[in-house]
Amino acid sequence: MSSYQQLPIIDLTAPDLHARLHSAAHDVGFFQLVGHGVSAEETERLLSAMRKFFALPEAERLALDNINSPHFRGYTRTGDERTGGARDWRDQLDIGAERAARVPGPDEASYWWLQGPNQWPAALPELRVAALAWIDRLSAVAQRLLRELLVAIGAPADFYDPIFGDRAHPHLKLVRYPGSAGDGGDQGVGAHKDYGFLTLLLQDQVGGLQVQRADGFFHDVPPLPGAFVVNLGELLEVATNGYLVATNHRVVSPPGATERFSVPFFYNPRLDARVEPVPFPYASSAPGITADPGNPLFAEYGYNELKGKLRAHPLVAERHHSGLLTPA
Ligand SMILES: O=C(O)CCC(=O)C(=O)O
Ligand SMILES: [Fe+2]
Repeated sequence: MSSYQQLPIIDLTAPDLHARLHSAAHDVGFFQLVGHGVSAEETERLLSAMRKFFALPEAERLALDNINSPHFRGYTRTGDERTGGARDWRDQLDIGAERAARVPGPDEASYWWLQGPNQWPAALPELRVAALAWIDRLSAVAQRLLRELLVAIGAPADFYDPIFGDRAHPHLKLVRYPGSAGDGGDQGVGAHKDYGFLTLLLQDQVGGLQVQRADGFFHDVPPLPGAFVVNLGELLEVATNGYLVATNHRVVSPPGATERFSVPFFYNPRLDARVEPVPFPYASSAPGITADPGNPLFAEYGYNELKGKLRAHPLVAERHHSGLLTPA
């Protein structure tokens, strides 16, 4: 079987974890994670709350419209999000660490806008409980995975611990792809890289997620029950000076009226974290980070996320952040 037909499956409990993880992260940048310890019951609590959320009357979802949040939290209706300048065909609820707003003063970094309260549906109190529990649970899994990955490339396991901790900025999305947009386009979400260190994604059985591999082509990421799809974010590319590369990925809309659900969890450090290069034996052979004028990589995490949010959510950006459209 060609290496392109299947993504690596990484078992966090396997004895040869480090060798396999090194190769999966370096050669592919995408893998399926099993042996992570998150139970089917925990997952079902989240998925059941998510299904109820998307079944709410549209008016109740729109009551949480992210257009009302300068912190980019809440509900984005289908067609309001942009990737690569083109419209995505999905609706979603964006959830982050539950903290009071911190409105930046004139001399403070603009990315503090990203900190703030979530918007929750009044009719579904269990969603808040399930989503915040998921953020805690997956933060622990991602922390363990990041440490193992650092060990796998010969770096100190705890090198990035100080930029996480209790001010870390994890993010969760509950996403629905409603099927074909009916206009001949098939962009569920356009090709992009994630902004943080690691993304752990739960996808249902429908399929449509694709990853760009070294051959330049986009390859299907087939659903694997019980596994998290993991991809490397831009900060790991910054951290390793390009030895590990943030993986470009996209979702093709499901056909007809088929719905697809997914739950990406983004493991991000503090907004004011400055990602220093990690010392490791391959550092001298690292090629440097991707130079794309259309997508600069910011080592100070808050700017990297703000860059993405401003371009993905133009309605929020225009309403609340017209002065910020180019991050300082
Ligand atoms: O829905 C998916 O499978 C992927 C979503 C994604 O890549 C994202 O929201 O960053
Ligand atoms: Fe993504």
